Amino acid sequence: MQGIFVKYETQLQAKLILVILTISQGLVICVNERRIVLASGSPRRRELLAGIGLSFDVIVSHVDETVDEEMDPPALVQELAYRKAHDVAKSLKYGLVIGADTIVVIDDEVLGKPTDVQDAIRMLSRLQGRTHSVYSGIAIIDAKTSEKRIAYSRTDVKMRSLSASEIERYVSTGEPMDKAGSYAIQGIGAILIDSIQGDYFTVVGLPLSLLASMLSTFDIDVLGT
Ligand SMILES: Cc1cn([C@H]2C[C@H](O)[C@@H](COP(=O)(O)OP(=O)(O)OP(=O)(O)O)O2)c(=O)[nH]c1=O
Repeated sequence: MQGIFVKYETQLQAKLILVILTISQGLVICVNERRIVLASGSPRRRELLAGIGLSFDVIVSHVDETVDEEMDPPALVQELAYRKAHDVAKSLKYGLVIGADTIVVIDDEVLGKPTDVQDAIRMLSRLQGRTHSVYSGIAIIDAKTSEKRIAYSRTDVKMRSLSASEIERYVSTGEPMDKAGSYAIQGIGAILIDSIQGDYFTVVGLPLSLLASMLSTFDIDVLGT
């Protein structure tokens, strides 16, 4: 009689362990599905995303950034943000993948990152004393369902007048070399800027308020629940 009871108790324990295992497996899948992946090699984007308290992994995308020259700035930044997110999403089973792209535009000329020191000097000589626009595109792709959201933000930036010597000295800091338009508003480049109209984070490379509203459509609330 006691033997039968022990056997029954062992069976119950086994069932309980099975239920716990199934639930925890489900939780692991849920966590994976909510995993956020930043498809970017930009240290600025990493800092900005970490700054709003999100946990995420970084997987750098490697995409061809050649685009049709006829493309307008909003289409261009959205296309490149999508390519970056898609390049990473296609290698994952789960997770929300974020891609972003930033360009500077003046007189319909698109300024990306400078190719060398001379190019940086050329860009800053164009921008100084005038107002230009910075466009940042964001793409979020759910790697499991392929569901996607793509959007962009624009900020107008007025740069103060700069002498040739100031431009050369700024370029010689090295800061412009990996930045669209050859300056960093968040760095030494801050002293070149008179004023901005629009979202500051769009200029740095990741419009956070836009990103949060896009994430909310995937049921991710940055403020927590
Ligand atoms: C205008 C401006 C741009 N930038 C940066 C943001 C971006 O990192 C960069 C534009 O280049 P992007 O091609 O948008 O991004 P990236 O090559 O740095 O990174 P990835 O493609 O892997 O995501 O310029 C600043 O940091 N400050 C500024 O004021």
